[in-house]
Amino acid sequence: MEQFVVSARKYRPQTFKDVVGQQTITNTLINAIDNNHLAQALLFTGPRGVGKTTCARILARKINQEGYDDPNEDFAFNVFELDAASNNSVDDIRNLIDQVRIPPQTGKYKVYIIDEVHMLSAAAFNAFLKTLEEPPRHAIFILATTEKHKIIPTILSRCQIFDFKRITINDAKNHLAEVATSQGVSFEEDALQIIAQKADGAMRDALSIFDRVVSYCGNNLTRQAVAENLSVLDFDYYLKVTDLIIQNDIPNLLLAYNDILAKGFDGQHFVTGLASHFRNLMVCKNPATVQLLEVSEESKNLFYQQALKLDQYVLIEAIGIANECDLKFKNSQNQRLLVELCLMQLASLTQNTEKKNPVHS
Ligand SMILES: Nc1ncnc2c1ncn2[C@@H]1O[C@H](COP(=O)(O)OP(=O)(O)OP(=O)(O)O)[C@@H](O)[C@H]1O
Repeated sequence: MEQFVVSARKYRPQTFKDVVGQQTITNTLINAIDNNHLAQALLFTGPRGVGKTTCARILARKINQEGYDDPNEDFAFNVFELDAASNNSVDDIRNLIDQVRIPPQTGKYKVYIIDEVHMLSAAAFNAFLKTLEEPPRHAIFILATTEKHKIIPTILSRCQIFDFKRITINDAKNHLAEVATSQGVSFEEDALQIIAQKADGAMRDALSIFDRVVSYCGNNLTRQAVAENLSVLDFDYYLKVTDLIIQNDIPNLLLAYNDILAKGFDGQHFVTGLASHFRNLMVCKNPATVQLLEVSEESKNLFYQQALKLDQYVLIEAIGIANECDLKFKNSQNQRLLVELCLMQLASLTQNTEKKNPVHS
């Protein structure tokens, strides 16, 4: 039986071109290599799963390949990875420093990738300072961390710093689409949208969620199945609840909320999502802000249509009411009532403006 390799490993980018969403960084690195301006100590910082280790490995391979004919020679043996989370003592760093002195046997550089570098002990950091300041010519250090603020200034000032960005929902979605296609998995665009949203800026998470969902849903990812599997309140719920708000249909609103709770969703999760839904309707109101609407092309029209039914001042108040309910939720003794009240207030809000403003009636 063929062994299953998780997508995050199987699809680790092999060249800078394949790295998604970090163009500023990859371009800077490519230029630095081409112009021989690469610093010897680099610090890659940013959230988890956005390509720091991946870029460090690509860089390590690329600088060693320069001047070699065989592009497949990967010089993996010139790349040393140290996980500072589990090797954080002075002795670990001293061992490393001893190794650093010895030049590589083939290729030009030995590249040391120190992951989670913020975990090094204070003594280990200090032992490392001197080497970092005057490394041998054949050594390049790439320090990677999710927590730049924990790195002492003396280390920071010796490194060229690269701030990796969170992956946007769109970039994550497009990458997932490529991965899905290459695995023969068919999908609705909205299904990938939900996965990308859930991953919250981390590509590794997007790929692991994708694997999980495929093993649950099989090779056809529908929006509904993915939302159900990930316990995400689908935007359909919000469109429906908002329609009931517009119709001032309080009984059905209370029933809809009951249904949401009965399905096991959390009340606060619902309210937070409702506030975001109103915000999404708000950005539909102006062509300049439509680009801020992060939903799939397939569904945009549903949002536009609903936005037409709500005045922008009503939307501002609606966002305020939902947001206030969200803020009060944790401290409330009766959370269900709090959300129900919020829904009733929202319903009366559209009712009141209709009275005040007969254009809508
Ligand atoms: N920018 C990206 N483009 C394409 N794939 C990515 C990107 N970032 C992460 N990945 C995917 O996620 C996996 C893990 O990425 P990587 O190890 O580079 O993350 P990291 O930023 O070093 O995270 P951590 O801080 O948790 O170590 C990669 O193997 C790859 O499949």
